[in-house]
Amino acid sequence: MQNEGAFMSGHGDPIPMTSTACGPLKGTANVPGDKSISHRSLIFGAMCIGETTITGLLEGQDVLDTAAAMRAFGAEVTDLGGGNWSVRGVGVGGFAEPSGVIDCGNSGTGVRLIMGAMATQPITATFSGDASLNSRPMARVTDPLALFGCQTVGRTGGRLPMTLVGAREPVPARYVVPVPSAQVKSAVLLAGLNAPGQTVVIEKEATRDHTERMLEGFGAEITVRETDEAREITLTGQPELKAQHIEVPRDPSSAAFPVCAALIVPGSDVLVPGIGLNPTRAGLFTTLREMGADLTYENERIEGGEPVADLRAKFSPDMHGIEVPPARAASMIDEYPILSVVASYAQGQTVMRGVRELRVKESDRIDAMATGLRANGITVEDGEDWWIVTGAGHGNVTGGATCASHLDHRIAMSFLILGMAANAPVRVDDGGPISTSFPIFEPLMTTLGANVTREKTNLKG
Ligand SMILES: O=C(O)C1=C[C@@H](OP(=O)(O)O)[C@@H](O)[C@H](O)C1
Ligand SMILES: C=C(OP(=O)(O)O)C(=O)O
Repeated sequence: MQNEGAFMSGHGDPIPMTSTACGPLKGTANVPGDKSISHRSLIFGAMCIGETTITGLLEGQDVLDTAAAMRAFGAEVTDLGGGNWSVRGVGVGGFAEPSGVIDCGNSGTGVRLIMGAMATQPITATFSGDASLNSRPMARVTDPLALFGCQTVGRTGGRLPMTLVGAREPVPARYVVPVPSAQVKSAVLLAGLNAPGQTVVIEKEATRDHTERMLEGFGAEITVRETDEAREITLTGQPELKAQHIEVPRDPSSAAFPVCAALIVPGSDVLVPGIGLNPTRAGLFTTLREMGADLTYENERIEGGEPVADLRAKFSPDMHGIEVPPARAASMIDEYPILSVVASYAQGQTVMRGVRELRVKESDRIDAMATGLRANGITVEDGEDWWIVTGAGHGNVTGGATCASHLDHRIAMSFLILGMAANAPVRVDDGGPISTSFPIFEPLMTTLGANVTREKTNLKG
C-alpha cells in the first residue's frame, strides 16, 4: 500500500483498541452531528451566493475533507469554533478549478457528491482517497454524469484516482438509479443544478432524502412524485441558491452505538437526546423494537421540519432474532454491522436480506462482520446479498478475538461494542477510522462506563 503513490491518503498508523466487559452503562450520550447533513451543508453552502452558517457540524475527518475540497473549488469555509462554521459560496456554476488533487480521504459521500457538483461546470478535477475509498466503485456516479456531458479519465474498473472533465455545455438528464443509493441520486441532482432545464431522477427504493429536503430549503425548484413503484424527483436547473442557517441534527447512525451498547450490557440505562427519526434513516430503531429491545422515544417533537426524539435504551435480556424486511434496508444501511452485534446477544436467528450494498461500503461489511463474529464464537452464514446471525444469547458470547477493521469506522465501533458484554475482551486491529464519523466515540463511551482502551504500541500515533 505504501508505494501506491502520491495520490494515496491515509489516516496514519494503526491504533489497536480493546474493549472489555463493563458494569452498567449509565448517563446521557450526546452524539455528534449528522454526517450526511454535514457534507451537504458545506457543499450546498458552497453553491450559494452569500454566507451560509452552520451549527452542530460533525467535525469528523470525512466532513473536514469535504470542507477542504470546497475551499479548493473556491468557497470560503471558516471554522468559527464549537461546531459553528460559515461558508461563503461561489454560486451555482461558480466553482474554480482546483490546483491540486481533491483528497476525499475515507468518504464515499464526499467524493460522489462533489463529483456531481463539479460535473456540469467547465473545470477539471482529479479525485483520490485512502486505500478503502480507492477500492470502491465510482462508475455508479461517473456513468450518469456522462449523460450531462462530463468526461472521466482514470483507472480501469471505475476506481479512484480519476479525473473528471466537467461539461462545458451541460444538458439535463433523466436517470433511473440502478442501485439503492442516496449518493448516486444526490450526485445526479447536484449535476442537474448547473444544467439548463429539468433533471429527473427516479429511484425504485426510497433512500435518505436529505438532498431533496435541503435543496428545497436552499430555494431550488424541486418536486417529488411518489407512486407505489418509485419516487420521481424533478429539479429545475440553474437556480440561484440562497444562503441558509443550518442546525445539523445529531446523527442517528452514531446514536446506534450507545443505544445498542445499552441494550446488551446488564443494568444499563442510557439517554441519547435529540436524534432525528426521519423515516429514511430510522430503520434500525424500528428493528430493535421488533426484536424486543427496551428502546423508547421520549419528548417526540418536530425540529427543522424533521421528527426528533430523545432515545432511551435499557438493558434488554430477552431480545429475539427477526427477519429484517428487505424493503427496510436503505433506511438502516449503515446500521447492519451494529445490528449484527445485538443479534449475537439475542436468542435465535436474525435474517438480513437484500443487503448487497453492504459489500461496497468502506469495507465488505458482510465479510468483515461475519469473519470477526465467527472468531468471537458466533455462528454466521452469508451469501452475496444476505446474512444470518444465530444469537448466542446473554452471557454466551465468548469474545477473545482480534478483529480487522479494514479501514472501516463502523466495523471498528461494532466490535468494540461486542466486547462490552463478551466473556473475554474483543480487540480491533485499528480504531483510527472511528475519527471519520464519531471522533468522540471513545471518551463518550468511557463516560457512560465502558472499558475501551488503546493499546500501547511502538508505533508513532
Ligand atoms: O448520501 C449519504 O449521505 C449516504 C448514503 C449511503 O450510501 P449509499 O448512497 O452508497 O447507499 C450511506 O451508506 C452513507 O453513509 C451516507
Ligand atoms: C458508508 C458510509 O459512508 P461513506 O459511504 O460516505 O464513506 C458510512 O458512514 O457508513
